[in-house]
Amino acid sequence: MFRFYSTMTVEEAISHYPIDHNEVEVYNHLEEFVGYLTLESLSVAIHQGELIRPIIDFVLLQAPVQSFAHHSIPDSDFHTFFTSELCHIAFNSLYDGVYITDGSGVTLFVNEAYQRITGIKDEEVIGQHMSHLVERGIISASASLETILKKKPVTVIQTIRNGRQTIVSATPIMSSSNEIMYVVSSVRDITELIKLKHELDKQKLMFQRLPQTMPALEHSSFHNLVIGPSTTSLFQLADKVAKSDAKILLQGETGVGKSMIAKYIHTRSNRSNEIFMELNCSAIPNHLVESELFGYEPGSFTGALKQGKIGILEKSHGGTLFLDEIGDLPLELQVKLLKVVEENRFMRVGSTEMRQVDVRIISATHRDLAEIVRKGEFREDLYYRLNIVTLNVPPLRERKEEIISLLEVYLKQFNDKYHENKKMTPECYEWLTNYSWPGNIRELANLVERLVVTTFHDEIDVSDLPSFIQPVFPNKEPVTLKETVAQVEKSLISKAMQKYGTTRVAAEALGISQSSIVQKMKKYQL
Ligand SMILES: Nc1ncnc2c1ncn2[C@@H]1O[C@H](COP(=O)(O)OP(=O)(O)OP(=O)(O)O)[C@@H](O)[C@H]1O
Repeated sequence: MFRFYSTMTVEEAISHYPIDHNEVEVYNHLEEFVGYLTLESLSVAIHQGELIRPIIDFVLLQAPVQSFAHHSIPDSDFHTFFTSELCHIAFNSLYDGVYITDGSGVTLFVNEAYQRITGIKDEEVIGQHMSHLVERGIISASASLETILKKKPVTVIQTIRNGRQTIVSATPIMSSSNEIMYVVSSVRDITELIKLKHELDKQKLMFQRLPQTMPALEHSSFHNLVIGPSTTSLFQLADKVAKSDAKILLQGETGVGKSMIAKYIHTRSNRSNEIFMELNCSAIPNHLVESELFGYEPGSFTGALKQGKIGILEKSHGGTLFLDEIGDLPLELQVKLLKVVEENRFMRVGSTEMRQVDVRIISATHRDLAEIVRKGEFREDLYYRLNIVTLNVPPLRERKEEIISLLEVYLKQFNDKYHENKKMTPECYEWLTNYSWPGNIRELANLVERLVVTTFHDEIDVSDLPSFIQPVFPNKEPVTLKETVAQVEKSLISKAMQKYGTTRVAAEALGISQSSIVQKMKKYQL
């Protein structure tokens, strides 16, 4: 049995509400049952703007009675009423949408508010069966059909094809022989409230960006730094170890911010007024790494500069040297680096003279260094020397709470750069928050730049995103067979389109017609 806890906020309840439930049982922290939360009471809370109030304030003590008043009005009077101009004038004067179907689910009437909220014109739906509207992706679910099926009032959250979200409450009107004659639904737009929820989330994140315990950052390049709940302790530790000269190893996937953290540590260390140098061990050919790192004497090898060259290690004297992709450092150089790490001494290529340097080394790798040591590709002694403190930088998919802030930061940065004023729709934020970001923050920054320069309109929407951005919505697991089938269908079509590129070939591979794949892509907004 699905249950909520009384301390949950309204906004949390909205995102977890099971769409096929009329009410959900609510329990307190002692696991005692306290009442029921219904979609109707949630709808009231939403409309009062009470998104962060605990749901206990909206709990009903008794389960709502799923019946409706029986009446003694002759059936023919209903027909006269629903087809009368008076009825249409009355419904058109309402602010909320009204949708009326007959007892089989065929649309009879929609009021003006419904057309305004959904962008669906009456001529598109009148005479249409509700199941066709769901099949064609015009609406995501039908409260009227559920009502006809269950013979009782039903409330559902519905997504309209224009992306707006509504709460629809449908009530059946019964004939004297207890058959459903009509279903009357009220339709409320909750898109604005969901937007409000996103705004709230964003504001909460802004507060979380810099933990209280962390002193203000002096360095200008960090004004865009986003720190969320999953990285707070990482930055706190970085802060603490920055003051010592301890060797630090940063581990994490590509693009997660290892270089950024190395610079952060430098700016917060006692060496902050000295130089910060960076060498990417995988970016230069093996035979050049040594001369780049240690420098060389005049004429020490073919192609060398006549006057010799100072290596990056010497240039870093007094400051910090960041060795990126340390796992790719050739074995023969590892012993030389060990000398630097242990004794602060090294020799230029082509020289026999030992030189002294004072450098703090921070290294980083996206590989599992312990595993490379086990394979014998990395010296164990060097591994332990470089790895006094390990900082594991989590991938972006494990830092979902930071994604909205990062999108905002980069949107602002690229808006400024390209003199644009682009914004993102809440759906787009939601979509990107649920994407897995294999390239992490670098991928996110690239995507935002690309969207800012390639979109023609000011509001970036889901339809502007490249097709490979496929989110996984954790709380939207299919609940019925129909939804499960739809999800599998959507995923297969999406994969086939990515693989084959055209609807013709993708349809062929899936064994369906081209028109069918086009229709389904429209339905699933692919
Ligand atoms: N916490 C953060 N807040 C905002 N931007 C960030 C943050 N961390 C990283 N970035 C940005 O993400 C991009 C990638 O970061 P960075 O180059 O530090 O990653 P990396 O882990 O060193 O990648 P690689 O392993 O490929 O070298 C950079 O543009 C950086 O400015």
